[in-house]
Amino acid sequence: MKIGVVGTGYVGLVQGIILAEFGQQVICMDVEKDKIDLLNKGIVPIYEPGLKAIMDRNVEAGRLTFMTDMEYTVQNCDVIFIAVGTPPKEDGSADLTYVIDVAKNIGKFVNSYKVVVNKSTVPIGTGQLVKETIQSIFNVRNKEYSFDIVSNPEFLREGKAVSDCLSPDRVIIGSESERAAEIMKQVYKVLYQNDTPFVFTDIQTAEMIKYAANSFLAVKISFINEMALLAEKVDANVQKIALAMGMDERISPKFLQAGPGYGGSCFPKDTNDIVEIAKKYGEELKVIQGAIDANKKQKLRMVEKMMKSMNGMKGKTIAILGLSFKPETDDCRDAPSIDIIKGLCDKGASIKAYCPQGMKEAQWRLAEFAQSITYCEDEYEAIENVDAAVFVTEWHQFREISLTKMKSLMKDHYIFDLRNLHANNKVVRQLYKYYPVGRR
Ligand SMILES: NC(=O)c1ccc[n+]([C@@H]2O[C@H](COP(=O)([O-])OP(=O)(O)OC[C@H]3O[C@@H](n4cnc5c(N)ncnc54)[C@H](O)[C@@H]3O)[C@@H](O)[C@H]2O)c1
Ligand SMILES: O=c1ccn([C@@H]2O[C@H](COP(=O)(O)OP(=O)(O)O[C@H]3O[C@H](CO)[C@@H](O)[C@H](O)[C@H]3O)[C@@H](O)[C@H]2O)c(=O)[nH]1
Repeated sequence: MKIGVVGTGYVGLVQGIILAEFGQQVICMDVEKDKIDLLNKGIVPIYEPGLKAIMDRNVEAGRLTFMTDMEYTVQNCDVIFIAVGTPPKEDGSADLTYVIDVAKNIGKFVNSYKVVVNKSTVPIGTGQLVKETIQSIFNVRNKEYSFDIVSNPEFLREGKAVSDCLSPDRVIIGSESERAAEIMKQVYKVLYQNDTPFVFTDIQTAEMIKYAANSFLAVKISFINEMALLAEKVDANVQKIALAMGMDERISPKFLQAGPGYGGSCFPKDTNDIVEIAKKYGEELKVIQGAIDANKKQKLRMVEKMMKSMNGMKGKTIAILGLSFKPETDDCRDAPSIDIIKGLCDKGASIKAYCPQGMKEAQWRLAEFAQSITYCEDEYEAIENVDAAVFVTEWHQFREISLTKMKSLMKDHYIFDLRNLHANNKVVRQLYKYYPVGRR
């Protein structure tokens, strides 16, 4: 069996490499020639720990190839994964342009039975839309081929993508045909034969599972962030609250870390999208809408807190440590750092920024504020002569930072620790005007 993965972005690339690691013959295809050229030179265009070694050994073993040729990919593969982007439109709903483009190309080039697997996160009903799109091209071609649609949403986390794909919590297979479900068991035979739980269902349920899971996690984070806001007012400790709540197995301790609000390419996009989907059916998703609103407020609160504690921002220089939306990734899509920096610049601050991986992307996302931002070589250069240091992303090296060296380098001594990295360290309170999240 040969597998084609169309769209070699984050998900497509990791998925293609891991399927090859599972012993499958895989073609990773993308319209971006530069990306494919890099991959063919052995360069991984995303930062994802552990991925390169697996890629290299599978390319060497002849199981993994990269190309821009859609016709070849469709005609030579039995299973075609769609893993293109579904970015948000202005109104928050998902833009399906890329998915539909791929469906049209599949319809154009198909020459035998295919299983078309949707891996992108798509609105409920998109499987049907992809099916109709392929069918409409057959009508134009005046040809008929049999094919099946499968929804197989992806749950990997950036920074942990390799382990998430090698041992997922579950694999969701939404299909309307036994034949396609059997082929998917073959695609994932390594996982199917070990203890990984598989959920077989219809296409629309599979599509909705993805939104439900992401929205639930976003709600959980917004919930604990609201507890953090209240804890600050009543002098309680949100970390102890989360610890105690998490001891109840029904709640679990995961996704209960208070912080500057959730970001990334998925939670903001998918929560907005499911709210828009529900509106189309005349339903209002109040809990998810509440989480979205609370998340916006959380990011603003971080800036307000700094403004209040430091008596305004005019003429102040602030070090921002961590630009990517979380550690172990270079991804800055919807990162809290971006909103926080924009908020601080608007209030008159100058910024010195450093991130182990996110600098390049942050620079173009913050291009309009370029005059107010200096990008630094490391965390110590970033804090030199600043009034305040803000820990925005919990990179390991920021946990290990020397607080005494920091003190000697900074001009004034405010620390805003948006991830509570140093909150249990007594020294930090002796040396600094220290502001953690949701606790003293
Ligand atoms: N990034 C994540 O952590 C993650 C996790 C789970 C699910 N998802 C979902 O997976 C999907 C893909 O996300 P991503 O982050 O990998 O996107 P991405 O933007 O990183 O990559 C998408 C890729 O698709 C390519 N592409 C676009 N149109 C194409 C076409 N017609 N033919 C071939 N290639 C084409 C682009 O060139 C790009 O390389 C989205 O729906 C996303 O919501 C993402
Ligand atoms: O306790 C927590 C956990 C996470 N976050 C924030 O939540 C965001 C998302 O984090 P995470 O879920 O680790 O990253 P993603 O890579 O965006 O992964 C999410 O989105 C993916 C895309 O849909 C899904 O596949 C994953 O299952 C889902 O976890 C980040 O800004 C984190 O800082 C918190 O603030 N507190």
